Amino acid sequence: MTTTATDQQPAPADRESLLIPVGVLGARGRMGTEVVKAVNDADDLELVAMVDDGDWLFNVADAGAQVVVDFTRPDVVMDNIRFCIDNNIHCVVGTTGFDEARLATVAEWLEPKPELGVVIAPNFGIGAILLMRFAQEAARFFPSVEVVELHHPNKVDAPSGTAVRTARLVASARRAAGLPPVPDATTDELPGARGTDVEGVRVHAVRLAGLVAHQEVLLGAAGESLTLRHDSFDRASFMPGVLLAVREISRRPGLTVGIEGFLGL
Ligand SMILES: NC(=O)C1=CN([C@@H]2O[C@H](COP(=O)(O)OP(=O)(O)OC[C@H]3O[C@@H](n4cnc5c(N)ncnc54)[C@H](O)[C@@H]3O)[C@@H](O)[C@H]2O)C=CC1
Ligand SMILES: O=C(O)C1=N[C@H](C(=O)O)C[C@H](O)C1
Repeated sequence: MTTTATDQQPAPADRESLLIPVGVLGARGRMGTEVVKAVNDADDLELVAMVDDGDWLFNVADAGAQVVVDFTRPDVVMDNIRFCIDNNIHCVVGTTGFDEARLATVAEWLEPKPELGVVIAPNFGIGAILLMRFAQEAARFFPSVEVVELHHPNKVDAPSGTAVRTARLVASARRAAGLPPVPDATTDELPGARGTDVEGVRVHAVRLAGLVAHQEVLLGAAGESLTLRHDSFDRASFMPGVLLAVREISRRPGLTVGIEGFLGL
């Protein structure tokens, strides 16, 4: 007997059991709203809980979420991750504000739960991820480098998580190449004029009405400069990366920083 493609489709009840149940934290925020839409539009995902400030966090566990997506605030995200780990829920975290100490804490929380995955990514935009990679590649060829990030004025953290990560990646590439410190003769400075110093790389933050999320990495050498720029004009740009992480995370136990590995980079 021959089997057709139609015969092989799972029955509706089976199909439902194949859907990944997803909860969204920060569901009424700028990113959360977009994630809710993207999950609702995805055939293989089921939105089971939407939680925002003041809502009962246990809703995500009660609703049977297998994966939680967190786009909240740096001051609440650690509690959310702790809750998810305690309740055996995989986490896809886009919220910023992670330093080495926070990452180490999350890794420690995961130790007794070897089957659970948490991915923390400062940027889910494919172009932004590529920009970080290109900047890392270019860094060793240029004595000078600075990062400029430009965002909407409602952003609470500065510099952006992406800019900090970019600067760290660039700094690490410079160290590996044995480059000396970036040349800079500034001795007389109004506070903040030279931005902030992230591992020896200057990072500048612009907040401007009309912008969404943008970043430039400026690299300079004698007689030339290279400018790498990425623009997110719409928060839809982050959704393919978020959905990829939601689908992948149950196969990636432990702590993952950035989705580069999920993209084969
Ligand atoms: N990784 C990435 O690709 C991206 C990361 N982000 C980051 O995501 C975070 C959120 O950004 P936006 O959506 O623009 O901010 P937003 O302020 O629009 O949204 C945050 C939402 O979280 C809610 N919230 C606050 N405390 C909460 C709690 N305890 N539980 C549940 N919800 C809570 C707020 O009420 C708000 O609705 C920021 O850290 C931002 O930097 C933003 C864009 C892309
Ligand atoms: O707050 C935002 O908007 C964004 N936050 C992330 C960051 O801080 O890097 C990612 C993107 O830049 C948008």
